[in-house]
Amino acid sequence: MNWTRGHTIGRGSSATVSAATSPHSGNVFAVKSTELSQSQFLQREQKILSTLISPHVVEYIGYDITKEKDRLVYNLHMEYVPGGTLSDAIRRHGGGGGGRLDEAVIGNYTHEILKGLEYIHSIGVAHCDVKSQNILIGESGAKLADFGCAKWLNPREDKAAPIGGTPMFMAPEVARGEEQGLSGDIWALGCTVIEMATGGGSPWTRVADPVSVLYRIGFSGEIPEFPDFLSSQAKDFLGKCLKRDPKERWTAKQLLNHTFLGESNSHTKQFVEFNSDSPTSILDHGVWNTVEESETLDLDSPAKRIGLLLCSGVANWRWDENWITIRSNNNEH
Ligand SMILES: Nc1ncnc2c1ncn2[C@@H]1O[C@H](COP(=O)(O)OP(=O)(O)OP(=O)(O)O)[C@@H](O)[C@H]1O
Repeated sequence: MNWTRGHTIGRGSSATVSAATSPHSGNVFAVKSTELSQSQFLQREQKILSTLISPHVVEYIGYDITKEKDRLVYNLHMEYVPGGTLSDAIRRHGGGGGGRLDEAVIGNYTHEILKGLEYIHSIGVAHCDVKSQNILIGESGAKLADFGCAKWLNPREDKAAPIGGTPMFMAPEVARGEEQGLSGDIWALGCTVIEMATGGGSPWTRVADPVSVLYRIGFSGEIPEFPDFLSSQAKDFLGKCLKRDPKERWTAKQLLNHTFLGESNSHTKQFVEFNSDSPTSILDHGVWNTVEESETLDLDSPAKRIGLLLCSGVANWRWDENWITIRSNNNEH
């Protein structure tokens, strides 16, 4: 399929996302690209995303390899989701620690994210990097995106699945490098609810660096603080997500029946207003905040110790805006 690359609409630690259009159909879509020689994570994402079909997951279109400025580029084609990320929505609402979303709005977004999680969990896929930056807001609601750390739970299908994700959102068993399964996504969902309820604040405060975050999550016995203003139902919901023992955490299916979401469902759906761009106007102008270029973090000795804890020889630590995303390089297959 012929297509034309438009401007950059997002940049993560591993890839650049551009708007794209097909000259024949005029369809607009999003293309996530990286140099072919460094595309093992994007190819992994393609393998998983291509198996998922749900209104609560960003839609897969296809992939190809192009030659651009003498470089071979691997491209993952997806539907273009016009409302930006949930993280953008929180910031626009007065985030950065100052604002917070109303509880009904939090309930609605949480409900949609959970529907996406219930679907992927029902077919044995763990997302492994749930956070507001990886939730896109479409016209029909929130969608799970960025399956770059995702894995199949059936080891026969995903022999070398590495431990990965964003330390600030990791569950205790993940931070200790023991296991990373479906319940890790539920812990991360709890952290995402805290993001929404604190105007983009982090689930763990008073931590200076990613290494101490991992130690605190893994070994302190603490759970993140619940924002005071939340109702008792919302706090109960958080309590079910943020159980330190993964076996005690509720599943996505159980959480969908929690009274917190029952409350939010009984009201008209409320979301944060966003400046969505129509698919045809997206190619004309830049409306997206570009995340700053990531930088590699040198491994100092505590980080190396955490690398050992993670049991996967952490080879790829990158800053992801305030937080880092970890992907180990041992997943080539
Ligand atoms: N389908 C899409 N439609 C619209 N915007 C998108 C789409 N996919 C991604 N984006 C934008 O591009 C940004 C980067 O995408 P993504 O998170 O998938 O990249 P990444 O390199 O895997 O990031 P990370 O550093 O979190 O691993 C997103 O935050 C979002 O702003």
